[in-house]
Amino acid sequence: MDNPSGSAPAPDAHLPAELRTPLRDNAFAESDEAKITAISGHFEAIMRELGLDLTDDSLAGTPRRVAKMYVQEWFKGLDPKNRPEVRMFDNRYNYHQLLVERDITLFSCCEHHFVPIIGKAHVAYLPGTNVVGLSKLNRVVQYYARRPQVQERLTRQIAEELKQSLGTDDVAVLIEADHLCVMSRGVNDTSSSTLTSEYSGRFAKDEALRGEFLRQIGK
Ligand SMILES: Nc1nc2c(ncn2[C@@H]2O[C@H](COP(=O)(O)OP(=O)(O)OP(=O)(O)O)[C@@H](O)[C@H]2O)c(=O)[nH]1
Ligand SMILES: [Zn+2]
Repeated sequence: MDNPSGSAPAPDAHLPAELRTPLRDNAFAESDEAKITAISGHFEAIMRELGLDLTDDSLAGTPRRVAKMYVQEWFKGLDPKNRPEVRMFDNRYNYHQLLVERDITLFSCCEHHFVPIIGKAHVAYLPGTNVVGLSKLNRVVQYYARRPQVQERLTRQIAEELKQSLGTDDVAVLIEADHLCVMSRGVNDTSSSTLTSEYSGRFAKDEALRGEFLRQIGK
């Protein structure tokens, strides 16, 4: 582990190196409040540079509002203290068929332009001796989505976390999302969307199982 002090969990230490979100050293040594104060000052400078009058009633609170939104909402998935705990339960129902959690609301942020990525995630697994509380699947998606992201890494981070937490390789993840950086600027294409998927364990080997998953999510 990369956390010799033992004081706080090292971000993404449980993920393979290529799947870790790039973070500077000691990224979470300071409190959320200290981060909000610092970001607020930086955002105020951006607004001032754009020519805005920070004494205006409507604009005066914006730097702190944006800073709070970044730290407490949009990017809360960067901080390992917010990693969801995924508890498993005994599979006393003996349910061993496909379990699909589909249409999970996905709100993320493009790490190249810092504008929203909005879409849906669909995840599935084959239960073994244990099953997971359904909402934990949504929470895992949200934790990794609430970071500056690229969709490919997000997809693989979710799959890797599910494999580890659920104790099985039999996991599928499919994300369909709209990127505001593609829709609202640059190429200005409002009709295209991006699909990414990761299949492991039996999903990688069994085409019929993948087909069943895709049918169940309406693809
Ligand atoms: N692979 C991948 N690319 C992304 C994602 N989100 C945004 N991008 C792309 O990142 C690229 C950044 O390219 P640049 O040429 O450096 O940026 P740019 O000049 O703003 O590019 P344009 O968007 O084409 O105007 C763009 O092609 C984006 O569409 C993502 O999740 N995955
Ligand atoms: Zn972008």
